[in-house]
Amino acid sequence: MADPSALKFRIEGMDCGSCAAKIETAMRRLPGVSEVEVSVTAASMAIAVDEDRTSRETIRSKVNALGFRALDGGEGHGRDGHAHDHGHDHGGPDDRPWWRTPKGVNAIVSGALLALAWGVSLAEPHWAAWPYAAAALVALAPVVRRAAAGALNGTPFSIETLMAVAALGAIAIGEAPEAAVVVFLFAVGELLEGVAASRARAGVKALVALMPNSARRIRGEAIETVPASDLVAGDLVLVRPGDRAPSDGVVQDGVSDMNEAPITGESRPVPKAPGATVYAGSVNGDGELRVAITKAASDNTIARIVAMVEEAQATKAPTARFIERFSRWYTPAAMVLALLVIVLPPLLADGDWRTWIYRGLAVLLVACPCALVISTPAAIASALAGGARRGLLIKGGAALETLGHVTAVAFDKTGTLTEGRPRVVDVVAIDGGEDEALAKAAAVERGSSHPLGAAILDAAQARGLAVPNAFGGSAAPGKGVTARLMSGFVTVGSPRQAAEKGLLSASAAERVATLESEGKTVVAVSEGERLIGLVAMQDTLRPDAAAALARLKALGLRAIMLTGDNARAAAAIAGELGVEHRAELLPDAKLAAIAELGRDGPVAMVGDGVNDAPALAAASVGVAMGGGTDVALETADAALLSNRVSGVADLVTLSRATLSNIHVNVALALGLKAVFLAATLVGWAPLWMAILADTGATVLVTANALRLLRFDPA
Ligand SMILES: Nc1ncnc2c1ncn2[C@@H]1O[C@H](COP(=O)(O)OP(=O)(O)OP(=O)(O)O)[C@@H](O)[C@H]1O
Ligand SMILES: [Zn+2]
Repeated sequence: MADPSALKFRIEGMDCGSCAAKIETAMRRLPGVSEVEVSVTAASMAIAVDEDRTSRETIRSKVNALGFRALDGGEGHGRDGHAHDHGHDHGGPDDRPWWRTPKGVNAIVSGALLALAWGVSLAEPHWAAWPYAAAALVALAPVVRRAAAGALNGTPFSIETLMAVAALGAIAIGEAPEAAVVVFLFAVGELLEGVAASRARAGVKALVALMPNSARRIRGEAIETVPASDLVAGDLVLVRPGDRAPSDGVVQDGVSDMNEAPITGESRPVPKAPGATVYAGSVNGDGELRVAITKAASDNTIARIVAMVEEAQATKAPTARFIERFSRWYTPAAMVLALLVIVLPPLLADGDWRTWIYRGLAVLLVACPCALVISTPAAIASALAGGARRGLLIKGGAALETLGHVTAVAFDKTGTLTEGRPRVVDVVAIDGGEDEALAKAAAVERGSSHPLGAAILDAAQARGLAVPNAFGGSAAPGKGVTARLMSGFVTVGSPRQAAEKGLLSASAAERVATLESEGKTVVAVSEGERLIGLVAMQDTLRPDAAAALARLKALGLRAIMLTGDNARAAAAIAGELGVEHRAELLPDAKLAAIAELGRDGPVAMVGDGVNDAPALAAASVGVAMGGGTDVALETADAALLSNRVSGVADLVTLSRATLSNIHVNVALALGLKAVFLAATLVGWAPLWMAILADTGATVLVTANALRLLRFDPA
């Protein structure tokens, strides 16, 4: 037996969650299918299937039989497949004008038939019932076909079944005009639902629309205009003032400012000089730039962001799963209720059969779960897309829900609350010269990826020191690094480590204390058993850190800084920021601190995603900060593409707004149903109003969810 492979399809024509459930049920009944996930909001299906037992063709035709359209969405989860899709999306079948979609045609045909029947009934009042019945039956045909297909594939209780039974029942009891109106309104409602759902989907794609179609490629002396999709890594392009960068690249020549809002959501221009990274879609300011392309169009940061958001939209949030399970018994229960409404009053209370059949049919119409089922995914899809537009990347509904519930936010210090680029500010010679201490420290740090190491190397270079060779370097996380030099073993590490080894004299310890209380990070440089010097470094706080922490507190959250740095420097920095803190934490202690915070409720951990991946993973939700670096995007549950601490508050605000949007949606859906159910039972709501209760609620709920696309967290 061949390995089951994951296939991806694009599914057109879904407008509510019960549609997704119907497809999933049908797919699970096919031989060789082990897993299916259908997402209405992403209009996609991922299916793990043994292709020897069920072919792609069979899958496609099954989906089509249910009244949808399955298009090949490329294999697996490859990024190339995704990005490739986008390039060709414009003018694709989903972008047809509404009157040319199957749902549009349905609505127009049933409207025209209804008008025709009305005309006939005016001319020939005695005949009125027949044209209406004919109109209703013709317009009902596609609905019945879908109901039958659903029933044959494991979903006997679908919205189409409810509709078909109600309309046929109405014709049978002589309410043909009402039946025709109901079928027409159903068609209109489905059309509107489809329009609303595709607007939610278009939210992220708008980002890709910002990509320029053409580029000015430099070939020797000549400059030629080529399609942006033809660019390959290594090409050189000219980006003139006002142009959008056609692809990711590195500035070779020229100085300018670029607006990176499409990628980071940050509209303040970012200065660019040779060596700077340029993102596809960002807008050039006043200078002319020559940019060496580093990525093909399909690999651009923005294409990857869009692919991630779409993947996130395709995964279901816990609430959505719960509601889907709920709706599986909701529809049959509604049918039982309708049956009771029809039979009980006439049998027990001498009610009139015709009246109660009519009311029972109305109950059927009220009972469609569409609005309820779409309430959560529509809100989450809009929020994910709206967030991406502001540089807030959230990797799924589950992370979004957790962010809305967090009670505490823990911050890593270096690279998160600070810029992460410490500079050497003091070198103190203890035994030997300043330059000797710095050069030896630099030798040990050469292989290190720690920001402190980079600072020491920079300082040694700035002083023009000859850095000796080092061998067999090894790092103790949270403590320091050691390597062997020609002169002996040299260790660069925290003064605490040096003190524990008894290398710190009283006067040296005093020096350390003074430097640290100025907010500096001090490392001790020792050779063998001898302390040779101290190096003090200072990092700059991110300009918006203090304001962002204040915003989090105003949101009622506990904010706390976790750092491996020394207690005095940490206290000085925390004091400046006005934030609670824990210092001198070894990596394990950071995890323990997060676990402890987690006892009071979900906790978010914000880090730069580079050396704090375990801490990000240990938190209920990990937030990476770090403009578009791969590591940050891959490791965390959410990422801030702009390097602004206030992005964390934006994330929380957006998530909370999403949760309350969902609550409003659920209340709206259930509330409208309850009101109309009551009105139906006492005979106040005619059939056509009952159908409006469902489609109207679906449209309202979707429209409400779409507001999150334009959400402004500030
Ligand atoms: N490569 C290194 N060179 C010198 N000292 C180091 C090195 N790595 C760790 N240390 C010492 O260990 C301490 C803690 O390091 P750790 O990496 O845990 O914290 P950090 O990343 O600098 O700060 P934060 O926890 O706020 O991000 C540092 O302050 C320093 O004294
Ligand atoms: Zn529906």
